Amino acid sequence: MEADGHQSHPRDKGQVARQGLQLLSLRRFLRTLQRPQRHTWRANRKKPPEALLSRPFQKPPTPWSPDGFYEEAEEPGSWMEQYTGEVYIQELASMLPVEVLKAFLPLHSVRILDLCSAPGSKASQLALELTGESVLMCNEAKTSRAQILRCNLLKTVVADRCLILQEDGRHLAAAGSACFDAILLDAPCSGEGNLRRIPEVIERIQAPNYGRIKAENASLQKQLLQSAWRMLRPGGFLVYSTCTLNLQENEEVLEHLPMAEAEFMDLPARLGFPSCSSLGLRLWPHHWDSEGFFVACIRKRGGGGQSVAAPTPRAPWPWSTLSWEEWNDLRAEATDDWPDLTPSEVSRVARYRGDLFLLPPLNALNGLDHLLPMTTPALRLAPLELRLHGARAAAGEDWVALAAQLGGGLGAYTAQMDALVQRGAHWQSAVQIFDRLGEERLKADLIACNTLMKAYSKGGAAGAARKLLKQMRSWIIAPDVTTYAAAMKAADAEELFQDLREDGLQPDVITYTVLMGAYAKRGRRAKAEAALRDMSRDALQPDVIAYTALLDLYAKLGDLEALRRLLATMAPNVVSFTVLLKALVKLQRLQEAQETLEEMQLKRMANLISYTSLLSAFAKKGQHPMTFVTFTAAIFAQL
Ligand SMILES: C[S@@+](CC[C@H](N)C(=O)[O-])C[C@H]1O[C@@H](n2cnc3c(N)ncnc32)[C@H](O)[C@@H]1O
Repeated sequence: MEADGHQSHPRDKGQVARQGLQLLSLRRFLRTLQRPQRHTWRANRKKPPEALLSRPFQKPPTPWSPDGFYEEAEEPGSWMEQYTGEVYIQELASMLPVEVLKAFLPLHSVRILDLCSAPGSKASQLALELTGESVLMCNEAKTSRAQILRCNLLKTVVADRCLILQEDGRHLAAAGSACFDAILLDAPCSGEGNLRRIPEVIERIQAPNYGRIKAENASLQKQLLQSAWRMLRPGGFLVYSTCTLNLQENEEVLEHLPMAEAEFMDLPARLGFPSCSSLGLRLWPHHWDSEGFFVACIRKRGGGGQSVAAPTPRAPWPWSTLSWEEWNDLRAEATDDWPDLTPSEVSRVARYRGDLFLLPPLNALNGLDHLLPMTTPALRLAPLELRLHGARAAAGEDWVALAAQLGGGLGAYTAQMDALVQRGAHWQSAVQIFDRLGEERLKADLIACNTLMKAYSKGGAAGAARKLLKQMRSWIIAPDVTTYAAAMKAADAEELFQDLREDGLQPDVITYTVLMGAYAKRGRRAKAEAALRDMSRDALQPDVIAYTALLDLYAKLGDLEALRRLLATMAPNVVSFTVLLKALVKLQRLQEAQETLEEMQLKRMANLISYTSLLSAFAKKGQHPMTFVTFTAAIFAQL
């Protein structure tokens, strides 16, 4: 790593110490970087994820994440709750800036600017904290990211407090000075703190041009900071944060503030951290098992503690508000999606560029007049947005479709594909969604490809599965065992199993099971038995599905002895017993079949299928009516 990066170099121990990383901690730091990032998520208090909250999630031990949780078992990125707004997937460290602001400024009836806002983790977190007549103005320079931001605000149910700006934050101060009570500047940066999540960061840091990249970042950050400082009212608070650890993009940027005006807040004292001599707080990954992060909070001297509307001359409003009567007329014609508003809320309904919006509380907009014509209110009164903003019980799939339409990005499209696959839709409908990624200039990732592969596997689309594997290589997306497991179900399992090994991947239970299933289907007994042995050689414990593939094969071959032998070596379940039962019925060994059923009954494993398969066999043979009655009674008991 570079000497002026966040890691130690003998040449530059002084700098490391200045950043607060003692050499003794260096080993812990490096060891932590080698561990994958822990998944964390934040619950939405306005829309609590009840199904998830009933599970025993662990709370992070941090003093700044009241709504944060760890998830160890699975990848929360696939949770449907993410698309319904009940959950926001947010890294632990990234939850800190909002808590810092909360510690210094009561978030009641305030005007706040989030200068670099997309995708909206902090904006959605912050907006949930606002009370009274507050507004959050969210700025994002890139249009595509501004759409994702809007979608996130809508589904978090905070859009009615937010205005969206799509401007270069460096020049925004020209339209409004000293008008915000607080400004969040979560600046674009080199992202050194993301090393655990994005291992390629290390390559970037080691590249010869890294010094130049940091200098360019620092220049942009200083300009954004200056613009933010001008827009902050005296007495207001600026929270500066980055997810990088070097000095150049943090302390050295902050040193460009006019020091006579800037009062740096003592974050360690306020948040209960060990004290440090830095202008801000640097979160080292090994301290909280988080990503690396930097945050500082600066008060602009002067002014009282009070929120005061800046005395700017009033520009004409860009929107026209509606009267109660006009609203009622509209409401009468509209669909059920339209909200019931109180008279004070109706005063916030405005017509703007041909659409209707719900504005944030009007008093909060005082003093922001010159910025307002550049903004779009985040909550458009249209069925899509209203459903995304308000409904609690909409079907997950419905949400995902809405999110995708509103620019919810790759994740939303992937979840939409997944929902279709689970519902058993034709694989072509998943392809249609996948193709839209390209149309929207979104780059598919491994999860999106695996989801499409799942669709191919369910539909048995062998050619398409092979083509996708090839395409993934050209897109530089390395297939993993999940990709192969799905592809093997669709196409030639044996050949793809070889490819998997040649790709340097270790087969898992699922890929072995698919392979055994394919052998069993083709009656290739020796190959299927060899695959079972290979599984043990690879220290994998075959599961009941793998065993059942072989049991099926023995049943098909009529080799009852092999079937019984295998059954004795495994922990059979109802499916594996039923394989034996059906084999016995097929061979007309009804006495043994009946004994097997009794054994299943004793083990409480008999089900409707087991009874009916035997019943029909007896019926065909014209057996004793008592047996018939007993079985029929048992069947009804099962129903
Ligand atoms: C670190 S990310 C912000 C993350 C965001 N605060 C969150 O919590 O989700 C920085 C954002 O700043 C945007 N950006 C970059 N240059 C900008 C500029 N000059 N003005 C406004 N936004 C800018 C980037 O597109 C990016 O979305």
